[in-house]
Amino acid sequence: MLMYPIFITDDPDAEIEIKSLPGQKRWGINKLEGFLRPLVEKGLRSVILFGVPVELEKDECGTHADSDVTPVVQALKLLTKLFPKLLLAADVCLCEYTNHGHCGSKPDVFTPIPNHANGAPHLDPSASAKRIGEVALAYAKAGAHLVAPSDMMDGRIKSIKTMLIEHGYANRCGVMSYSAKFASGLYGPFREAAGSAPMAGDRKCYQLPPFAKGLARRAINRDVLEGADILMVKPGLPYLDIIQDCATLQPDHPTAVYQVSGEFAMIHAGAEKGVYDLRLMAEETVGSFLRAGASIILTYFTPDFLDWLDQEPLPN
Ligand SMILES: NCc1[nH]cc(CCC(=O)O)c1CC(=O)O
Ligand SMILES: [Zn+2]
Ligand SMILES: [Zn+2]
Repeated sequence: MLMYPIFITDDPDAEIEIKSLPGQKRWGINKLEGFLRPLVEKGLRSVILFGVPVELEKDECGTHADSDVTPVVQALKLLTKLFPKLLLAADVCLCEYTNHGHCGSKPDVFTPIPNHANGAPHLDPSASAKRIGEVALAYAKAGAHLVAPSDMMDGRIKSIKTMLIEHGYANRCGVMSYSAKFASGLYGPFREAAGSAPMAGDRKCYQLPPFAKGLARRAINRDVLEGADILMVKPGLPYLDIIQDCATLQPDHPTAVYQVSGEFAMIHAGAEKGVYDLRLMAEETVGSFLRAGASIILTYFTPDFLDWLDQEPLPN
């Protein structure tokens, strides 16, 4: 049930530490086998890939999200061959590939919109959903078993599912939707790792407001109607009620939870300060997701769990 998020960059020989995410790195394609083989031998079953283009040019519509030279497409092709039993998920978003750093197309970030918070961008929902659908199809063609749209544009699940069906990938690639993704303060280390912070404005226009329980429940149900196969709640710890809601609203769909970069960094920081033991707190938080009803957990602690699960339980 553990899925490991990994960052893949466009320098093939890169192995670059991410300061804000202890132990995590940006990997080049040539380093992936050496990095993943020992983990697969220890029992790693699934990964989710994030692309980090550094050299590739960013543009308005995120051309390199699905170009042949983009690191995620190359990594999917390679990992399919290297590890035929590893489940490959691919995050689908535009923010890593666009020059404006937003998750959709055509943001009008510089025009203030009446009645919007300062700097809220206005994105074109249908252009965005279409573009996201193209990117998802490219990842399915490259070998993704699951595509995971994290952009939060309206209509994207339907667009992706339609693309997959029309091109014959309906029963080869599933859709794991970031259904209840909140505009959280916990994404900072990820945005550093992926180089995906918005150039102007913020993501409040398309991610859910942290207090919006009803909107989250509606988004979960809407994604099911649009064809999602797995539903995700993100972040984890501050949203345990939403995990429980998701699991009870849609008992026939697996509920996934993303223990995000800020949660991981926070647990590490507290452990370094001597507030608690790292392993105990990792186990307690992941245990709370299971208790709330999740059955799939995306966590940067996955490699640690591969060791911890073989060790004696800790006293506490
Ligand atoms: N759409 C991009 C994306 N996909 C996953 C995360 C966050 C993951 C993490 O913090 O670990 C983000 C960042 C964001 O929305 O700003
Ligand atoms: Zn994004
Ligand atoms: Zn808006």
